[in-house]
Formats: sequence, C-alpha cells, structure tokens
Amino acid sequence: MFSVLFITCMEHCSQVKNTISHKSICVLTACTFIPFFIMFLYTFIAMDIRHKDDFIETMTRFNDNSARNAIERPIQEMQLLLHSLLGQLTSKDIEGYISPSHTELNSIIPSIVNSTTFFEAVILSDKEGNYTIYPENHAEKFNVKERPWYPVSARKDEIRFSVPYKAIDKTSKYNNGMAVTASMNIFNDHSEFVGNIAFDLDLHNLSALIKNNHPPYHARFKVVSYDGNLLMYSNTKELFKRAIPQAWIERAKESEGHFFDVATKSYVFYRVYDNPEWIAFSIVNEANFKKHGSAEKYFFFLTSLACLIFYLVLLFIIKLYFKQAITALYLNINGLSIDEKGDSIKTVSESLRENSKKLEIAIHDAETDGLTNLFTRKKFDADFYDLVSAKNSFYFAIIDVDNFKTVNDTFGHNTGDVVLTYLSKVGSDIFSNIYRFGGEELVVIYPENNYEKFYTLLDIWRKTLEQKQWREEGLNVTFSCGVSAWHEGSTTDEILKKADIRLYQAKNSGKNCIVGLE
Ligand SMILES: Nc1nc2c(ncn2[C@@H]2O[C@H](COP(=O)(O)OP(=O)(O)OP(=O)(O)O)[C@@H](O)[C@H]2O)c(=O)[nH]1
Repeated sequence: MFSVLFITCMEHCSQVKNTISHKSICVLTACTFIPFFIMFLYTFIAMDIRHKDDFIETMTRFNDNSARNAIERPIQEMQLLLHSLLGQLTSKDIEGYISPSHTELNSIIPSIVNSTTFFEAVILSDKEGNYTIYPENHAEKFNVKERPWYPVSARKDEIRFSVPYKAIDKTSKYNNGMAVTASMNIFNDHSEFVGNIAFDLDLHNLSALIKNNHPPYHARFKVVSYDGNLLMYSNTKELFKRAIPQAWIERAKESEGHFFDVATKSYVFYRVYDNPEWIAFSIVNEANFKKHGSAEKYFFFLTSLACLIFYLVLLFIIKLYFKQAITALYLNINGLSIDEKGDSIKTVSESLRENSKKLEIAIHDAETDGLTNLFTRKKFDADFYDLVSAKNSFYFAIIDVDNFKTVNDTFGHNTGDVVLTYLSKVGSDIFSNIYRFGGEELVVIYPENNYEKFYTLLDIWRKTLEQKQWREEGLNVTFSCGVSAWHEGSTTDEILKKADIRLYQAKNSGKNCIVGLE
C-alpha cells in the first residue's frame, strides 16, 4: 500500500517535476527571503537615518565649539583686558599718552599689543579727537571721529566691532589693505566721555586659533561678516575675500542652524552673532559626508552578502539531503542499500513503478477467473459481505447452465469451456458485478433499486444464450436462474439460500427459466 502511494506520488512528482516542484521551491525560497529583505531594508534605512543624525549632531557641536574658540573666547578675553585697563584710566592719562610726555600708558599699551594674539595696533584718542597709534606708522593723519570703527553711540563698557573697512595704513599685513577694529569709548568716574580706545584686530593670529584642529567630515570652518567678507579661515590668504554665497547669509536667519545647499552640494552649519556682526560657518561637501558612512555601509553589505550565500548553500544542502533521505528510506523499506541501487530518485521511481505493475497484475489475477474473465468466488465473498454489512439494498441471482454434464460428455470439455466463456461474455456485457460462483454456476449482484429492469436483463441474457447458434451440430445451451433480494436484516446466507431455492425450482419446472421474487 505504501509502495503504491509512494509510486503514485513519485510519478506525479516526476511528471510535474519541472513545473510545480521547481515552482514550489522558488516560491518557498522567495518567501523565506522576504523577512531577510525586510530586515535588510529596515537596517539599511535605520543606518542611513542614524548616520545623518550623527552627522548633524557632530557638525552642530563642532560649529558651536569652533565659534566659541574663534569668536566668543577672544571677545571675552578682550573685554576682561579692556575693563582692567580702562578701570584705571583717567583723562589725564590719555592726555599724557597723546602728548609727547611719557606716562605709564606708554609701556602698558605696547605690552598689551605685543603680549596678546588679538591686536595688531592700538589707537588711543581723547574727546577732542587727538590720537596716538601704536605701533607708530606713517599713515596720513585722519580724523578719528570719521573712521568707520568710531562708535557714534556706545554704552559704557561696550566694545563695538566695525564692519571690514579699507585700512589707511598701507603697510597693514591684511589682504587688500582691509581691517576690522574693536573700539570702546572711555568714560571717567562721573560718566563723562573722555576718549576712545580702538584695537585693530589681528585676524591672521585669530585664524591660527582654528588652524590646527582636525575637523570632522573634512569640514571647513569660516567666520564671515554679515556682508560676506571672510574674517577667519585656516587659509589666511583668503581673508577678506568673498568666500560665502550671499544666499547662505540670507538663509542664516536663526541664531544657529543648518541647511543643504543644492547649488554647491554642501551641508552648511551656521551660528550668527550680532556684536560683532559675524557668522560662523562649517561647510561639508556632500561627497565627504557620504564617504564617511560608506565604510560602515560597505561592511553591512558584505555581511549581508555573506549571510545570503550561507543561506543559499544551506538551502542547497537541505534539498540534497532531503532527496537522499527519501531515497534511503525507500531502499531501506525494500531491503536495499544505496550502494546496491545507486542513490538517484529516478532509480527508485522506476523500481517502484515495476513493483506496482506486478502488484496490479497479482491483484487482477487473484480477483479474475482465468477461463471466464469474471470476478472470482473469493472476490464475490468479500464484495457480498461488504455490501450486506453496508446495508445497501440490491438484487441477487444464481445462474446454472442446464445439463452441462451432457454438454461436456457429448461435445467435449473444450466445447464446455467455450460455452462457459460465451455465457460469461454476454453476462459481462449486461452486468457489471458478475462472478463465477463455481463450476458452471455464475452469480450476479444488481445494486440498482429496480427489480423489473433486473429481471428483464436476466431474461435478455437467457434468451441470447437460448438463441445462440453453435458451430457444433445439435448443441443447444440454456440456463436456469433463481433470484433473491436484500431486505433489512438479511444475512448473506439467507440471500444465497433464497436464490438457490428458486434456482432449484427453475430446474424442477423444466429449466431454461428464471424464478423471480414472489
Ligand atoms: N467443460 C467444463 N466443465 C465443467 C467446468 N466446471 C464444471 N464442469 C462440469 O459441469 C458439470 C456439472 O454437472 P451437474 O452438476 O451434474 O449438472 P448438470 O449436468 O448441468 O445438470 P443440471 O444442473 O441439473 O442441469 C460437471 O460434469 C462438471 O465436470 C468447467 O470449467 N469446464
């Protein structure tokens, strides 16, 4: 039974081998890939978002710290310095410094300029506009109150930063002779204006503060004035050039923030100050940003690819092992070893098919009578019992060839066999369930619930035999028949007995007739 099922299964499998089987494997493989792809995609997107978040956080922090170092800290130091200086300054001191007479200031101011990195020159002026420059230069005389850095209105203790302007001193080391000046008005104890002190900022030195750091993402840190002039940058040759597009300055609306500039393909981080009117920019090329995360992504791709290959190899091994396991199982059941028969499914399938055919023939032989080609008595017993047990209604008939002994004796056994074969052939054409009960006796089971039809068919059969013209001269063959029916509670013996009694009646009433139900 197992073999039949198995062979059916194997045949089916081999027939649709290239369609359903491969299709199923593809679908199964694809289905198992779906979670893998979802995970891959999710991780990849999450990685991308995290990379961007990290980038923005890092760059915002970098820009803040750089701005603090380059702008806020020097300004704080300047404020401390000026407050400590101006706290002790009187109008007399200023007048003394400006006049040829020597005062303490003549040594303090040079030491401030020379000891700090912020200042290039100092101009101290009194309230009338008289002034002295340190270090001395040969620039033309000018009116301090008309200089762009001179604060028109300024509160006490407030340092004002000028916009970049053209320096008078042509020896200034700044490019294009430009300068930025921080100035502070000086008031006496009675809060009366007594003069002004102005420092030309040494932006080269201030730029050095940001020169030696290693910016993340190869960022470029720049400090520019509101009008776009570059004030601090690691490459000091660029100072006072317009290094920032005007659009960036217009986009820097918040006190700090970031944006992506499509035109230059750059990420721009900014921090805006109002005194001085400067903006600190950190600029990162998109390529540098992408390059930074690419190693991580590359590693992720490699790992995923390795997993994928491992998974495919595993699938292949499972498939191979599954085939071998089924083959081994079958061969084992059939008492064979893989070595004897080879391990291909095809060999197993062919062997099973042969066995199945043999089995079918054996079953057919066991159920079919060799002479009449009708079902055997053994099959009748089984079918009859099943039918009665299942309580399905049916009609039943026993047929017995009349005077068959005489036929045999007169015409020989061969002719007797021909008679039996013919009788069976005609019966088989009329009925499906017809059996050789024994010798020259046949039985018919009629499962339809139509007695008249059954009787008519039996009679057709009888008349066919009666009217048959035999080759043998003087040979006439007829049969007698007894009929019975299944009733609720009938046993096989009762049904058989009733039919047998009626057959006996048929024989006794002259043969060649059917005795049916009363
Ligand atoms: N040729 C041949 N004869 C068979 C076969 N099976 C049984 N017979 C013979 O059938 C005959 C049956 O004869 P009987 O049982 O005496 O009955 P009958 O001569 O048919 O007489 P009634 O049944 O009363 O009509 C026997 O001679 C058996 O040898 C068979 O397969 N082939």
